[in-house]
Amino acid sequence: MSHPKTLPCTKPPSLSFSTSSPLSDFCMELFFPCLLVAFVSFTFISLQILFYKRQVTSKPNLPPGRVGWPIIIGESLEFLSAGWRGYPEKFVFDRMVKYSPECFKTSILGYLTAFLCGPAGNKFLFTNENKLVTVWWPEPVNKVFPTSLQTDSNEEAKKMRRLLPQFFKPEALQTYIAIMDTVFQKQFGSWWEGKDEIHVFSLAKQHTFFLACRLFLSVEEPDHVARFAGPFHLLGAGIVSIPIDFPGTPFNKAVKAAKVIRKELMVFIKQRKHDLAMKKATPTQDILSHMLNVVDEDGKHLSDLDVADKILGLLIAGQDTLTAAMTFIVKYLAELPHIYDIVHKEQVEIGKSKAPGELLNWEDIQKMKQSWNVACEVMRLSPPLQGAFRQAITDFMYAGFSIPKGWKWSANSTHRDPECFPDPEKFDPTRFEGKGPAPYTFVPFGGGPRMCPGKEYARLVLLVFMYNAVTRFRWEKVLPHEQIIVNPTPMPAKGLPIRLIPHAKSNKED
Ligand code: HEM
Repeated sequence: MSHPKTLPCTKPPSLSFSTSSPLSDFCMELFFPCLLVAFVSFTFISLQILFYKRQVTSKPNLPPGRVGWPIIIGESLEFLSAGWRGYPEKFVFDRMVKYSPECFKTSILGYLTAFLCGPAGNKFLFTNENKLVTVWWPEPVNKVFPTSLQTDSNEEAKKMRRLLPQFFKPEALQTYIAIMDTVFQKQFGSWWEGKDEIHVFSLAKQHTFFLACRLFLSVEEPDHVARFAGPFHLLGAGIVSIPIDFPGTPFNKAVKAAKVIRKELMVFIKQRKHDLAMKKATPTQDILSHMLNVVDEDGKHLSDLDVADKILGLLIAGQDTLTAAMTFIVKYLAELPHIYDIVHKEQVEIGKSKAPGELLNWEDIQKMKQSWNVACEVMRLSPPLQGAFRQAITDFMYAGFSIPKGWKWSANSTHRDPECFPDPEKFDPTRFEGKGPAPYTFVPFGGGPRMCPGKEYARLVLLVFMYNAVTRFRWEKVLPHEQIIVNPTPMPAKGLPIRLIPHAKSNKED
C-alpha cells in the first residue's frame, strides 16, 4: 500500500493542518492487521479450547498423560527432538515411567494419540485390525498418491495387500536371489572396490534404489535409473513433511515429483504392455509384469494409473527402510569386530561351497542363519521405522482406560524394554536363536494382518548385501562417535564414512 505522503499533493493546503500526525497514520495502518491477527488468534484459541473440551476434558477415564498446548503442536517437539538426538524411544519410556507402563495419552504431529505400550499393547493393536483399529497414514501420503484419493490410502493399501503375495510369493522371490547377487556384484565392483573410504548411507540408498529398479521394472541403465532417482529423492523427503502445498515447500516438491515419476512409469507401462503382447517380455520377469498380468476379485486388470501408483508405493515403502537397515548393519559390524567375525565366517563358508562364478541361491540363503540373527539384532536396536500408525475406528477400553474413536497410535516400545530383552543395550544376536524373542516383542515389520508385505524381500536383499560386503571387506568407522538422527528413519549425521580394508584375494576362498 502506498503511503499518502509519497503521492503528489492534490489537496488544498488547508488540509495539511489535519489533526492526524505521522504517528497516528502509522497506528491506523497497523490497527487492521492487528485486529485481524487478534481475531485469528482468538478464533484459533477458542477452537482449541472447544476441541480440548470435546476431545479431552469431556471424555471420562482417558489414559494419563499430557496433550500439551496448543493441541495441534502438543508434545510434537519433545517427540521429534528425542528422535533428532538419536533416542526416539526416550519419549515413550519417560512417559511409561511417569504415567503408566500400559498406556498414556499425548498429542503429536497434530493428532491426539494414545500409546499402548509393551507386548500387550502390540498384541492388542495387531490383533484388532479392522475391529477396533485400522491402519492410518499421515495426510501427505494421501495427497501424494492421487489414485488413493478415489478411495483412501487405507483402501488402496488393502487392495495392494491382496495382490502383493503374488509378487512376493516364495517362487518369485527365489528367482530374485541370483539377480540380487548379480546386481550387488556389479555395484560392489564399481562403488566399493578400489576406494579407501566410502559414505555408507548414500551408497546404501543407491544400492536399494538400483536394485528395486531392476527387480520391479527391469531397468538397469544407470542413466535411466538416474531419471527416476532425482524426483524420487524429492518425493521421499516430502512425503513425511508438513503438508503445506506452496511452491518451494518439501510437500509441494513431493507432489510434483510424484507426477514426474508417474508420467515416466506410464510410458514404461505402455511399452511393457506392448512387449508382453509381442512376447518380447515375460509375465514373470519383474513386479511390473506381474502387476499387469494380475486380475482382481472381479476378474479386472489394474488400470495403468493404479499400476504406476502401486509401483511407486512399493518403491517408497522399501527405500528408506532398507537403506537404514543396510547402513546400520555396516555400522554395528564396524563397531563390533567379534560380531563381524561371526558373519564373515558364515558367509565365507557359503562362498567356499560355490563353484567359481556361481550365483547365490535359495539354499545358500537358508544357511545364513547367524547373519540374519545379526540383522535382526540391528533392527531391534535401530528399527528402520519407529512403529506403525493405527487409528481407533470406534471407542474402546484398554487396560481400564477409554480410547476415543479417531485417536491415533504409533509406537515401538518393546525393543529396548529390559522385560522383553534382558540387558537391552547389549548387542546379542543369540537372542534370535531357538524360539527367539517372545511374541509381540520384536516388531520391526509391524504385525498382524498389516505386517510389512516386503519383509521377505527385505530379508533377501539384506543377506545378499551382507554376503557381498563381508566376503570382500573388513571396515572401520572414520568418525568413531558419529551422531545418529532419527527423522523418521535413523541415519548417521555424517552419512557413516568408513575406511575399507579389502581382504586378500585368497580370503574369499579360505
Ligand atoms: C528393513 C526393511 C523394512 C522394514 C523394517 C519395514 C517395516 C514396515 C513396517 C513397520 C510397516 C507397517 C506395518 C504395520 O502397519 O503393522 C510396513 C508396511 C509396509 N511395507 Fe515395509 N518395511 C521394510 C521393507 C519393505 C519393502 C522392501 C517393501 C516393498 C518392496 C515394503 C512394503 C511395505 C508396504 C506396501 C507396507 C504397507 C502395508 C499395509 O499397509 O498393509 N516394506 N513396513
